[in-house]
Amino acid sequence: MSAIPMERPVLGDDEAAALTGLAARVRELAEATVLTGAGAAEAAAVADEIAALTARLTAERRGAPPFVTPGERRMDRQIANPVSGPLNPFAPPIGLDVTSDGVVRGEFTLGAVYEGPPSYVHGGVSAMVLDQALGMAAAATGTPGMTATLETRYRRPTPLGVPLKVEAKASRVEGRKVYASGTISAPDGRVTVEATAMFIMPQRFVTSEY
Ligand SMILES: CCCCCCCCCC(=O)SCCNC(=O)CCNC(=O)[C@H](O)C(C)(C)COP(=O)(O)OP(=O)(O)OC[C@H]1O[C@@H](n2cnc3c(N)ncnc32)[C@H](O)[C@@H]1OP(=O)(O)O
Repeated sequence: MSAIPMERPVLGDDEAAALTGLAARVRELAEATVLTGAGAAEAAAVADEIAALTARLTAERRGAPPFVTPGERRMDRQIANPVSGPLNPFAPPIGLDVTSDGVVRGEFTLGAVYEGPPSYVHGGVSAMVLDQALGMAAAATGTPGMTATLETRYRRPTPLGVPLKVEAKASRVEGRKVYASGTISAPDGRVTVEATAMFIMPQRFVTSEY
């Protein structure tokens, strides 16, 4: 039972494009916020202006993030996904492609808002990226599921501000369970994080839409 309903409004192209543009500006705002050298008075003044903008957006508030009509892949309808969703200011967002043989690949650069140890990516953020990539690889088998287990091995620090690669692939399907593995690698090609995961299509979704 969740406080966010399952039913979703479906955006048209124009609205999706406008909200994607809005999210991009908010993403810039988040980075500007963590990096600003504004003094206390300026920060307080900007906070008031942002509060006014938030009130403006909240005037027409939905009960849940919207979807778009998916293209070839049903998984692409969630445009507010926190990893890949262009509508979500929290998402980098990372474009993830699935090849015909089920390999998921994406290239991305993470900025200061994702910092864990100074100058490096937060380990939870790396896990989130891998969860999404491995989950998409699992879904590409035709058996989409929820993450039941996710094991990450942090081999070396993942640098901020440089192009990173994520790659994932499912290794086997056993009934409702799908096993997948993947990596994040740095520009020099060295793997910084490895992950393995098992996804389970919930019993309750076997007979309904995921
Ligand atoms: C389509 C687009 C895809 C996009 C990618 C999305 C990536 C992101 C995915 C996520 O982040 S999902 C959010 C994080 N995960 C969760 O919140 C999952 C919470 N857990 C559940 O909802 C359920 O526990 C779960 C769906 C995982 C399993 O529930 P079921 O009721 O279907 O399992 P059931 O109890 O029938 O057990 C089936 C089998 O799985 C095993 N099992 C269940 N949960 C397990 C677990 N957590 N770890 C290991 N094994 C598990 C269980 O022992 C049993 O094994 P056997 O077949 O050998 O008897």
